[in-house]
Amino acid sequence: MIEGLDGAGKRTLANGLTEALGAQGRTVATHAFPRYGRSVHADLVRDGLYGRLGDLSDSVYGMAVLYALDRRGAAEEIREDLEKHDVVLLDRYVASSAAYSAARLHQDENGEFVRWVHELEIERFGLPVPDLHLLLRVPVEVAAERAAKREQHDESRARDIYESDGGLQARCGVVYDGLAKIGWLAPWQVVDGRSNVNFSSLLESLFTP
Ligand SMILES: Nc1ncnc2c1ncn2[C@@H]1O[C@H](COP(=O)(O)OP(=O)(O)O)[C@@H](O)[C@H]1O
Ligand SMILES: Cc1cn([C@H]2C[C@H](O)[C@@H](COP(=O)(O)OP(=O)(O)O)O2)c(=O)[nH]c1=O
Repeated sequence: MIEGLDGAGKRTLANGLTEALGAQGRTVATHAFPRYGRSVHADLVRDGLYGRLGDLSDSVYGMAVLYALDRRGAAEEIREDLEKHDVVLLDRYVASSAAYSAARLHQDENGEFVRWVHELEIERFGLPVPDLHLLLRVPVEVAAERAAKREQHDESRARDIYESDGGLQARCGVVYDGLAKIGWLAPWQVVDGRSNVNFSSLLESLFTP
């Protein structure tokens, strides 16, 4: 699983790892969440129903349920990909909900929300548990700068309301660090995303016990 702030370089890392794994002869499947255009959340926006959600979109738990349903909808495909491919890369997964929503609620990695998300998505929905989280770590300002730059090139990745909130991103970065420290849900490896990531040496470090 690849986790990190908006603009940290998750998609770039997923592409780089896919290429490096391919060069080693391994097959890779990738999923990115939220699934724009395929998720409950995105469909509500597309169908103009988002504004009518009122209380739900104001509710951190309400939004978290939508993100969780999106992942549940993809769970079968992920399981099939785990059978068919050597590696399955997920660009954001359950930990994104833990980090962003806890940050929205001003809670930390040991708070009530993080426990709730585990209960809902892992225990109740039975979503596949990741083998490893890669936390792509960059300072908040760098992530914001990259996300803004990307937005100029790719309108489909225009930033949403959450991304433009610098305070939230900063708190989210702190929760991510906390989740990594306690090894929430699965082991975490921190990747320094400030400069170019060397994908092949990263892979080597992942596959060497
Ligand atoms: N390690 C890096 N160093 C410098 N720029 C990067 C790095 N990784 C990504 N970028 C650039 O930053 C922007 C955001 O990267 P992206 O992979 O789309 O981030 P995310 O998926 O985390 O939101 C892109 O323009 C990308 O080219
Ligand atoms: C998957 C997921 C994303 N999010 C948030 C994080 C991001 O601010 C936003 C969109 O994520 P993302 O699609 O990764 O943004 P981008 O591709 O533009 O970088 O949704 C959650 O709050 N919970 C979740 O479960």
